[in-house]
Amino acid sequence: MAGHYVVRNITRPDADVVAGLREAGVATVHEAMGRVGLVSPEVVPRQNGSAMAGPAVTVASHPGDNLMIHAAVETCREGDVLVVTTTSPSTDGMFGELLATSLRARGVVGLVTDAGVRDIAELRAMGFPVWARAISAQGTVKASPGSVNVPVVCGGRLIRPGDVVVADDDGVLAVPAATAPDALAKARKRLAAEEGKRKQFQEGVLGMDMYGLRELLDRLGVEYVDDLPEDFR
Ligand SMILES: O=C([O-])CC(=O)C(=O)O
Ligand SMILES: [Mg+2]
Repeated sequence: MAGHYVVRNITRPDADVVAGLREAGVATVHEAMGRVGLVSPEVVPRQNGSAMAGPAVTVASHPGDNLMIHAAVETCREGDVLVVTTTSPSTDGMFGELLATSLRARGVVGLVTDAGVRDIAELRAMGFPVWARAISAQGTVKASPGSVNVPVVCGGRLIRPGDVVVADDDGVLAVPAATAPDALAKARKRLAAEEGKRKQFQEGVLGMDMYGLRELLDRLGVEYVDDLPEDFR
């Protein structure tokens, strides 16, 4: 990349699609997309019971420096998710309750970061959800240039500005903006199918029968025996 940029405008996907993806949840949408799109599970929810989805406003920050997070706040709108990455690995606590307060004032629904957060008790108390690689009190400076609203890699996953970031207790998922409506349609189909399966499981039907897994085990050469064979003793 040639230099550093603050890109003011991003294209945001339809709000109903975003809300639908949040309701469907990370695991279901991830499955519906063909088991892709997850941010590394090293980027951990730092609270319980929060679920969010929103268009990504992205930050590529110098490690140990939160200047570009402040620059990003100005580009955020109601319903956005801030995605913060560093240009080399860092666990410094570059985000805390003050920045959360500033983001909340602009209607941002949460933070996903490849780096560290601090003031975690205050963040939990104010109900601002964060998914972060680390909790660290390590302070940072405001000194180095970086970029806002450029494609970034967070937890090993490419996230473009305006992609839908879905996050809950299971982790973080990035849904490319162009495929978000299709992902939602598939997720809803999946939820309906799971409803039927749940009913059957409640009635005691075995997955072995529901999914035809006896035949599969047979094909795979798995043998049913009454006692542990000699070679395992
Ligand atoms: O200000 C900082 O450097 C990060 C922080 O603790 C906050 O946002 O409250
Ligand atoms: Mg603080």
